[in-house]
Amino acid sequence: MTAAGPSAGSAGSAEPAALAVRGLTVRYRETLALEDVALSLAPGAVTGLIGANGSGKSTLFRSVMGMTRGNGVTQVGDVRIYGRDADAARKEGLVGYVPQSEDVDWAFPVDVRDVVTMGRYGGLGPTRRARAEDRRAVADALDRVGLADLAHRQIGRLSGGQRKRVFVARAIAQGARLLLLDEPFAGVDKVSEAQITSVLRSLAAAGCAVLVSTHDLASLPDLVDDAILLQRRIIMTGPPDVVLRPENLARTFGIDPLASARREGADGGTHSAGAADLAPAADAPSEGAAR
Ligand SMILES: Nc1ncnc2c1ncn2[C@@H]1O[C@H](COP(=O)(O)OP(=O)(O)OP(=O)(O)O)[C@@H](O)[C@H]1O
Repeated sequence: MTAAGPSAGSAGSAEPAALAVRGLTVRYRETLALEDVALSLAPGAVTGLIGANGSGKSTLFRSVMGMTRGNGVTQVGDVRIYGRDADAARKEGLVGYVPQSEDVDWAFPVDVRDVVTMGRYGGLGPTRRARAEDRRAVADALDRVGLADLAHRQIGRLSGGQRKRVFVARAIAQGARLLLLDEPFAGVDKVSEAQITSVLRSLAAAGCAVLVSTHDLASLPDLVDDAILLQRRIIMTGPPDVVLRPENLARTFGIDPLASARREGADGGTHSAGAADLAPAADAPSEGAAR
């Protein structure tokens, strides 16, 4: 990474940032979802985007994907992907997106292979007829996420973890160099979680930049190289062992750290801030406060 940091894509560096966001403010009519967000991701790293429900994680992804236009949304700011204009970069297939499960119509009559083949559409031309190399890329991608045996299953008949893996495979088949994953571990069993973690690590090792949103802190240690705390604005960025300190989580999630300590005292246990604590407190920053 680093978010808003000087490393990737700064003046004088040879390689442009995989993702460079500057001054991004997004408003859904009267709701301010993102405010003056700046971040920069370097290729070859997995970055965790961490924030409570409603903190703007999905909005950030949708902005990068060009999905925030219209319907009363106003957006200002600059998004560049590997130094290119975001629209052009998406057309080139540089960006892969794994949406939240509720954003997908799982009843749609397509099977696993159809969805993964969609990752090849950019290169298929108007007939959308898959060539041998496309079929090979799709088969390879299915193999990498462990879904080769389910290639002909309708997507609605997959488990939560398998559904996520289909979209990861689509991004792999596409040859994306920047991967955006919105809550990839929500509703996912431990086996799929480990499989997804391993695939993302190997994609980063091959030079991809990976941005993963979550409010599940338990999934992070094995996965991320860097972390970004988001609460409508960027709260903090840096290595996970620093960013995920209780006092920083408290600023992001509005957790009262003393409440944890009090609970510890009361139950005699060793409770520390974790996923179970991550509901915004009553005095956490809210949309109301932003108006
Ligand atoms: N289509 C929309 N219309 C109006 N408001 C929206 C819309 N989408 C999101 N919002 C609001 O924008 C803010 C940010 O929402 P967003 O979905 O980006 O957060 P999030 O961090 O992804 O939350 P979650 O973890 O619950 O998915 C919230 O206040 C949300 O209610």
